[in-house]
Amino acid sequence: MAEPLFDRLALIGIGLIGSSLAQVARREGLVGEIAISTRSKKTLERARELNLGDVYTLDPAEAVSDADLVVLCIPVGACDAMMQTIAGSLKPGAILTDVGSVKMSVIDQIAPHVPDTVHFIPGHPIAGTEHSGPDAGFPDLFQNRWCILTPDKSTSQDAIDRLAAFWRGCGSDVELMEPGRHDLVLAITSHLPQLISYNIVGTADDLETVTKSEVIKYSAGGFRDFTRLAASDPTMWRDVCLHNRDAILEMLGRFSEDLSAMQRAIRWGDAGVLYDLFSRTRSIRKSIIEAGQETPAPDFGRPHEKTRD
Ligand SMILES: NC(=O)c1ccc[n+]([C@@H]2O[C@H](COP(=O)([O-])OP(=O)(O)OC[C@H]3O[C@@H](n4cnc5c(N)ncnc54)[C@H](O)[C@@H]3O)[C@@H](O)[C@H]2O)c1
Ligand SMILES: O=C(O)C(=O)C[C@]1(C(=O)O)C=C[C@@H](O)C=C1
Repeated sequence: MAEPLFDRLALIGIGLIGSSLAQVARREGLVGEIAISTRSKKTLERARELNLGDVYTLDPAEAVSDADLVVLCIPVGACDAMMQTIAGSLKPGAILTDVGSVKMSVIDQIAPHVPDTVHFIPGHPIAGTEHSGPDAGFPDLFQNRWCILTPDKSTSQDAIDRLAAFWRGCGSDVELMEPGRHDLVLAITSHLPQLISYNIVGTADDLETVTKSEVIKYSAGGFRDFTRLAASDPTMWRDVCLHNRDAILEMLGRFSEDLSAMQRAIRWGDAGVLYDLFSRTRSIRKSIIEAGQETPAPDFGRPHEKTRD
């Protein structure tokens, strides 16, 4: 096995993402030693039972004190408070990164605390599931997924290269992006779908004319897919909404307008509008599959699918 990229990795927070990182980093020999810190004793004990690390502590400052790579794997709203606790203990020369689903707010919370001797490189693996906690992690989570890094112009190229090598070692493709752009792009590709899911499942739950047991009994593929996303961690998504407010509101505004247009087309029986939209969106799905971002359904692309009209 090749030399580890970092002698000591500190994982602050050990839920789905922290646990997955611990497992892949160890399996691939990316780091020498893993220090884990959690807020609660129960989670720390579970991480120990799962043998996710080498050193376990309830004190995040202790976990980072000798680490060459520090990864914050906590909700995006918790970064400022965490930095107040760990900033003074970061090792000179260390790389500090995060995995948060939002970048501008995380940078605003973290950057003011970062000592000059530490390289801060914000990050976001575009990989996840609806599950949370240390038991939810698995080492292949990041395989063939993008990891977006959003360093600023003054960041050391060597530090960026080292962090990118770490993520490639985890199986990801790495892309650099400006943080504001990241937040706008993810608002439509990730945050809006999540909010639509919460909303549709909430609406179904509130229906008075259809019983809950009917919703559960007859929930076919479409609704079922929404319930998967809607089962995601409430704290994580509450924080995403509060910390990517402007971009999410912008996308929700556009979405509401387009939904009204669809409502109008249905009301007035405008078959052309409906057919054109559904054809356009079908070709987007096809492009995603062709780009290798999604596993095709078993019958996708069969002749009858292509020729049906
Ligand atoms: N779940 C996903 O699909 C996914 C994907 C990519 C990135 N992310 C991002 O990764 C981060 C972690 O998400 P996760 O899915 O691993 O969550 P998780 O709920 O599985 O784990 C979160 C961890 O943070 C700790 N924590 C919670 N609140 C805290 C606080 N106030 N202070 C300190 N520690 C706290 C928890 O104890 C736990 O160890 C989030 O910022 C999220 O936006 C999540
Ligand atoms: O559970 C899922 O499939 C997800 O939605 C994961 C997903 C995504 O939107 O792709 C959700 C939020 C994260 O920031 C990254 C990944």
